[in-house]
Amino acid sequence: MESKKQSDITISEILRFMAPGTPLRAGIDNVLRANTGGLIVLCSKEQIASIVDGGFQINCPFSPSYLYELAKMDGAIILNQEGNKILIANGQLAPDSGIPSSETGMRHRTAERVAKQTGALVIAVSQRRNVITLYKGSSRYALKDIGVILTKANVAVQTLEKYKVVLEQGISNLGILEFEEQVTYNDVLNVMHNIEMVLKIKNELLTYLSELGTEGRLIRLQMNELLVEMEREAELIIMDYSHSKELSSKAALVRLEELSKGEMLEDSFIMKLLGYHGYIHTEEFIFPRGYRVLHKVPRLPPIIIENLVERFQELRYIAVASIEELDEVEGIGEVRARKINEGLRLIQEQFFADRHL
Ligand SMILES: Nc1ncnc2c1ncn2[C@@H]1O[C@H](COP(=O)(O)OP(=O)(O)OP(=O)(O)O)[C@@H](O)[C@H]1O
Repeated sequence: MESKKQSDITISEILRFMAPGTPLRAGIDNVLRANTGGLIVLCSKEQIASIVDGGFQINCPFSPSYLYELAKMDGAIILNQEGNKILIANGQLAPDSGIPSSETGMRHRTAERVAKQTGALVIAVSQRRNVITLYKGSSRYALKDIGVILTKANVAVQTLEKYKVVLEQGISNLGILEFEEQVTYNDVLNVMHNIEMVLKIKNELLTYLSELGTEGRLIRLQMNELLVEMEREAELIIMDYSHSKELSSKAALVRLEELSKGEMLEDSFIMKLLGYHGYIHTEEFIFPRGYRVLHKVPRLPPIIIENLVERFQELRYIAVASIEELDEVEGIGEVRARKINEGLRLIQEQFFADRHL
């Protein structure tokens, strides 16, 4: 939070900033449990000077128990932007009453108006309804009960597991088609859509995790374990099928992840992401460079894979290359050439053994 201007901070960053496990959240949870209600503003003294009236100048480091004690008084508590100092307690806030507010109670109306007027983060803890509402500029977010989020996050992990299985089947079928030289643009698009689905669920999970803080540690571990290999495979698929070899697969994956936050993507979008512009007949064949398959060959360094792709351009030519032809590639001697040859044969057999009909 410190390094950024207050106005640049998004709700998800705020959620992380005050997730369970942070001192600020511990203080707010105390206020919630004590049933006193609270109105907390995070901003500089200058930012709030024209709005706050009266109150006590506290100027002490933040601690969850101080917040709880001070919330017993009426009025607002002002913290510094980083939330690690208590500046004022028992302040009366008088934001511009002309600023529209959709809230009914005075505490919440004030919170919304102060946030809109100053751009500061304002936290309203309701005394009667047992909810915490965050206001930042014109954004509003009601914090959900941790139990509810945990349940949602667990459901999302299960969904992620299911989609991962579908994706793995899709990828292994793609492998068979690659060796049969039968891959069409449609096959690649199907796999890319499956990757998109997995990334969509990952995004949903990340939102829950930022709100869960330390409570989400186990779920984060599960998510990372499920995704680690998949993201690498996805990158290799992009390297295999992107139109330009220069296209950074990592950047393309990040972009896909970004785009997957919205509606399901159209085929044309994905084609553009892979660097194809203009009309493409999606029933036509397309041939992979071979990065993904070659990465499965044991003990084959990335530089050798690069040299192989550079020399043969596509997997179909590498797969039928003779030992002598492989031997000519920089970094490959006869022993390694035999290993590549044998490795590719075994990988092909494995793909066929795992075939999903
Ligand atoms: N302008 C203000 N400045 C500081 N504190 C305020 C202001 N308006 C309201 N409050 C605080 O909010 C308390 C509750 O007000 P009110 O019941 O109208 O709010 P509310 O939005 O309905 O909140 P709750 O859900 O907690 O009842 C007041 O007793 C006061 O401590």
